Amino acid sequence: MDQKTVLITGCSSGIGLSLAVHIANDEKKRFMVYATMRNLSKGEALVEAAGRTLGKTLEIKQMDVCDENSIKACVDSIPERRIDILISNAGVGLIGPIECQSIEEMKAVMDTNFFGMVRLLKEILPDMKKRKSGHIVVISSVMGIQGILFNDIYAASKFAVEGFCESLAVQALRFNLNITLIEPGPVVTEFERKVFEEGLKTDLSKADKVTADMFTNIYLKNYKQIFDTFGQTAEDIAEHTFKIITVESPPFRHQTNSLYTPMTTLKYADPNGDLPIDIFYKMVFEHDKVFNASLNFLKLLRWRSRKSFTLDKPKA
Ligand SMILES: NC(=O)C1=CN([C@@H]2O[C@H](COP(=O)(O)OP(=O)(O)OC[C@H]3O[C@@H](n4cnc5c(N)ncnc54)[C@H](OP(=O)(O)O)[C@@H]3O)[C@@H](O)[C@H]2O)C=CC1
Ligand SMILES: CC1=C(/C=C/C(C)=C/C=C/C(C)=C/C=O)C(C)(C)CCC1
Repeated sequence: MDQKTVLITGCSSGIGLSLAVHIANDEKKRFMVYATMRNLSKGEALVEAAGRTLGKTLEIKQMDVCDENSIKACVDSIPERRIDILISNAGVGLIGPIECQSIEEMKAVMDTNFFGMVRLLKEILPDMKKRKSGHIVVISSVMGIQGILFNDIYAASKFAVEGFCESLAVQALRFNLNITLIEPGPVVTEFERKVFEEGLKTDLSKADKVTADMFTNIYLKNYKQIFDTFGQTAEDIAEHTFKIITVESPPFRHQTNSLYTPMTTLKYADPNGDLPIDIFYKMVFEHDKVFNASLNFLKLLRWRSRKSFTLDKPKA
């Protein structure tokens, strides 16, 4: 059986690192993983986690998704440029009031999260079309379908990713290609730490008092608890994604966090779009005192989405 090649971006930490190691450890050795990162000097954690798979089913390569030349050089270095499964994972977060963020900072988020994926596809899609085979997996977010307070730019970048992929999916089908958007809720990784630390450092002098107070005393104050309550591990996301790449008919969208599903379901329950906004408003402002209680309630709820797609049917 031929090994499938998997290229993953952003493997220096978090979801990318876990994904690379999880796939490279496949018992049946079905995959050759090219785990890429923009800065190879950050490769130590991956080298350690990769263990004996390094040089066998896992190889580390340089790739900066904001640099077309680095993408091309990396793809050219892969035998026959053959990538069967592309996992676009590299991404950055940004929280805070937009009054306190520069356009440059915002552009950097779009450049990594959205244009990073577009650059990657421009390089890889034509080969996949020629071969009439391939699976494009994009680590999106629940924020690719639903905006969250003080995540305006980050959510916009993930909405852009989703709009792009939804548009491309029909064309892809004509070439027998699959596209899947993985939509995690909060995941405890470097992302969480970096975003929180940057958030704490935000210069709020350009924001009015109400906004500054809302960001500091509601958003940042509850941030850690939200990750503690809902947070998945990078390994959880790797397990979900592994199932997605080994299933016979992969879905277009896949949410990984059943605790978060009640929130995203609100979006589809009201075509006017007011329901999630009203409920989020009430959760944040009117029920501040019961905010913790509602988080705990959601944790207990263990909602199971009734999806027709099941992950229990791996490829033969
Ligand atoms: N953590 C969370 O709560 C959630 C995360 N996601 C998404 O998951 C993905 C992975 O994030 P996560 O693992 O949590 O966070 P991490 O911060 O742990 O990992 C992000 C990775 O992206 C890399 N990266 C950033 N910019 C570039 C670039 N220009 N070129 C190549 N690599 C780059 C980072 O490299 P470096 O070390 O050099 O900075 C790092 O390897 C992101 O797309 C994120 O939006 C989705 C839902 C929830
Ligand atoms: C649950 C919830 C909130 C916060 C959600 C957060 C913070 C989600 C983070 C998701 C991440 C980090 C995704 C990454 O892509 C609010 C709006 C405070 C109140 C309403 C309920």
